[in-house]
Amino acid sequence: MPCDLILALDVPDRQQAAPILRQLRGSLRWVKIGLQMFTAYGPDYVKAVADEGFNIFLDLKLHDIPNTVAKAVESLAPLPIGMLTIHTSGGREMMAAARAAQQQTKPDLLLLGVTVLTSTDASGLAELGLTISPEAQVSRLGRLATDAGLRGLVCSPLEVAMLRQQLPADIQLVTPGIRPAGEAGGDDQKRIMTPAEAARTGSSYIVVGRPILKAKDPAAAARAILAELS
Ligand SMILES: O=C(O)c1cc(=O)[nH]c(=O)n1[C@@H]1O[C@H](COP(=O)(O)O)[C@@H](O)[C@H]1O
Repeated sequence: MPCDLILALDVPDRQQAAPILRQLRGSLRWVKIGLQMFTAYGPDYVKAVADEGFNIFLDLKLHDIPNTVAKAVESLAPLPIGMLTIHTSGGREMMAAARAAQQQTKPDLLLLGVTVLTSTDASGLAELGLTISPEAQVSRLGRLATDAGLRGLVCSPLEVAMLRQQLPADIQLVTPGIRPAGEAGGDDQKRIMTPAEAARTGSSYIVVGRPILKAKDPAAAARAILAELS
């Protein structure tokens, strides 16, 4: 199964993003715009990056009552985005409302349900009162999300093999928590794998930010990961 790279464009300003995007035109297909850049620049920046020829994953991790999330999906529909995140922990009704809004307003948008954040481990779940392993919680949220109609999930690559066994084959699995082999530590990421391992286990897409952005030559680091995936 092919696995593609999504660059998480988590930088402080568009001046820092510009040379990286310029150098990756034609080789990188997907760019993730998340809270940092969307909060700073809003919808116009989404349009600007799409105009440069990239597919956009808008990562807003929506989490609210069903009506509010559904209306936010409707408001985002005119934007040139291919993927959008909502939190599965918002529950079945919220996900179903978001899915209905997406189907009505933007049928080709892949709505992704974020399961257990890759920065969370078993002790983090326990602090929230969830005495369950991350794998079991991802399994539960994954089923709930697909029952509610979602066709894509965000999880760590450690849960991909399990989810591939339990979910329909066409479900897209997007995995952050990627750290190239030999890199010391995972920053705040707890459930991690290398790009090649994540691809081998069945990720549809891997999401990589700091390992590329903090490299001396970010474009070369991104190209190296793309080569590893192919
Ligand atoms: O939804 C996401 O993209 C996401 C979910 C998750 O569980 N973990 C996670 O790290 N992410 C995002 O993936 C990116 C990972 O960045 P790096 O850790 O720098 O590679 C960040 O933009 C996060 O917001």
